[in-house]
Amino acid sequence: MDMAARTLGQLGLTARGGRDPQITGLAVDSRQVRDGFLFAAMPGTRVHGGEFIQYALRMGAAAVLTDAQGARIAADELAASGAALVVADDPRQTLAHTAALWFGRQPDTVVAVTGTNGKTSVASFLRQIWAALGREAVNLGTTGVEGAWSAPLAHTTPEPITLHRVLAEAARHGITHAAMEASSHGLEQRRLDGVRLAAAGFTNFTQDHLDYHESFDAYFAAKAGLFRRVLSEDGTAVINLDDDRGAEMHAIAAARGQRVITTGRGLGDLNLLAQRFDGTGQDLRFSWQGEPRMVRLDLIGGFQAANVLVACGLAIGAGEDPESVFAALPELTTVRGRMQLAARRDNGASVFVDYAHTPDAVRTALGALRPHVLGRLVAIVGAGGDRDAGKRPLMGQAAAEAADIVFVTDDNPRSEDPAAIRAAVMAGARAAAGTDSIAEVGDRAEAILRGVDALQAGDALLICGKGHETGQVVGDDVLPFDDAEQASVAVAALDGGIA
Ligand SMILES: CC(=O)N[C@H]1[C@@H](OP(=O)(O)OP(=O)(O)OC[C@H]2O[C@@H](n3ccc(=O)[nH]c3=O)[C@H](O)[C@@H]2O)O[C@H](CO)[C@@H](O)[C@@H]1O[C@H](C)C(=O)N[C@@H](C)C(=O)N[C@H](CCC(=O)O)C(=O)O
Ligand SMILES: Nc1ncnc2c1ncn2[C@@H]1O[C@H](COP(=O)(O)OP(=O)(O)OP(=O)(O)O)[C@@H](O)[C@H]1O
Ligand SMILES: N[C@H](CCC[C@H](N)C(=O)O)C(=O)O
Ligand SMILES: [Mg+2]
Repeated sequence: MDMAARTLGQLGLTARGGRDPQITGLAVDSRQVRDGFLFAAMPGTRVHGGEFIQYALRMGAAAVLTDAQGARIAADELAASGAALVVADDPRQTLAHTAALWFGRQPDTVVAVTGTNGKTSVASFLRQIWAALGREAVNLGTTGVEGAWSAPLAHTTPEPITLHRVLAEAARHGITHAAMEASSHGLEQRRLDGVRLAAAGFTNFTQDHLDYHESFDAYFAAKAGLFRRVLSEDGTAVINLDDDRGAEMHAIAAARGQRVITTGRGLGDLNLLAQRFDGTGQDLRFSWQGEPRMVRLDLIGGFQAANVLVACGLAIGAGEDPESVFAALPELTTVRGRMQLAARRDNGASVFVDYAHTPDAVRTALGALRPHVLGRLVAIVGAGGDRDAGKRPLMGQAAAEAADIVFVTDDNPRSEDPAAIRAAVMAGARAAAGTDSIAEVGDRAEAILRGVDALQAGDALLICGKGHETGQVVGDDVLPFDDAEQASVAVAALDGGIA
């Protein structure tokens, strides 16, 4: 999108020495800098962006935004150039606000959701509710931008330049409502600090990403930033009180003076009173501010009810009429790769694909499938490379405790040795009480075939970990791979659909 050039001052920035050049674009990566750009040199996890200021200047940067360290690193080059220098204590936050001003437009109503698990699900459900109410709506996150307008995204919460470009384009396409995911990386790096939020939600807090965040407390603090910093005082916070840290998040939102809508089992404004499961979904009994009601959800998994209630809270918090919101719920469809029925064997046994890639998600997803299934539960589980290694044995343990038969296989090995990742998952699975049927099958397609082959009448298979993903990342290569497709291929091969 071509944007008109503006001065630093018009973007709310003040340079040292009072220089105020015309800015023609923004870049966070020196390789993307063009003549007249503002280069944002960020303190990185591997290297300080200040190291690249000299390259950005050679590419024609008219201004540099960085912190004191960045300014020190490139002091000589900056002094020798005619470029303006903006030094900020928190340059990522400054960049977020600058990107918001640069791109200008955002959909009128933007809502964000954080939590270890459930963000994509809540964002999709909220978009579906809005769509049913006639709004021009999108959800934005792990699965890209979806809904009334779509676009691919590389990250769950894109860095601010991409994020605001996308929000502005969505608004230009007539989108009035956007539900976005706030990842902990995104919150920690202030990626969404420039977004005007009407409401924000919290689903749950369990282990993930301890490779990036220093501790559980640092991980929680990153998520809490959504309420402590990003959502303004006049926004609505929707908090799931079922989670152990829900009360703490509630206190943080309440201390800011935000309106709080709570959800929970047996407690909260949106109070889940009872659930009854069957082969295709569930009936819910819940109350809104004390008044009970019944609703049908064609969604598999008890936890989806918790996600749906958070989505309802967000819709209500962002201004919708509660009765209209509840009337939309029977129309909700499953999110791609989340408890998605991928195939069914001739004997009736079903195969589900799910994105469970944390210990809690594996346990929750398998536990959630149990009441829908009369026979045995088979699980296929693996863990990604170059991610939190501590979660691997815990994922194996969760699978072994919650399923009757477990196949340990590869997820996305990335740069790591797949056998070593599998060994860590296997160790957790073997140490667990529960199933005594655990097999290691490295090749994911073969593991799926073996899992499908194990299914007898009344059984179900849950393929964990890759959900909607359509590739397997091995080293630097992305090999085409789709769990749902492999499930169909396996069923066809075993039940005679394929010669
Ligand atoms: C760990 C992480 O989040 N890293 C993000 C971070 O990069 P970094 O701090 O590691 O960058 P670095 O390599 O140390 O380089 C420092 C700076 O120099 C710049 N640079 C680097 C090289 C160069 O030639 N020129 C240049 O200007 C970089 O753009 C960066 O600003 O800042 C960069 C710019 O803002 C991001 O692109 C980058 O995201 C990377 C690509 C990433 O993969 N992030 C993942 C882990 C992520 O964010 N995931 C979350 C959550 C997923 C989930 O919920 O499961 C997501 O929201 O997607
Ligand atoms: N409320 C929940 N509680 C526990 N587990 C959940 C919940 N919602 C979803 N899950 C599990 O987590 C998986 C991922 O769900 P979803 O994609 O909605 O989460 P996410 O927070 O967006 O994940 P990511 O961090 O990858 O963006 C699901 O496939 C399911 O196994
Ligand atoms: N957004 C998550 C997705 C993990 C999906 C799983 N398939 C894996 O590769 O670990 C992450 O990057 O940690
Ligand atoms: Mg997601």
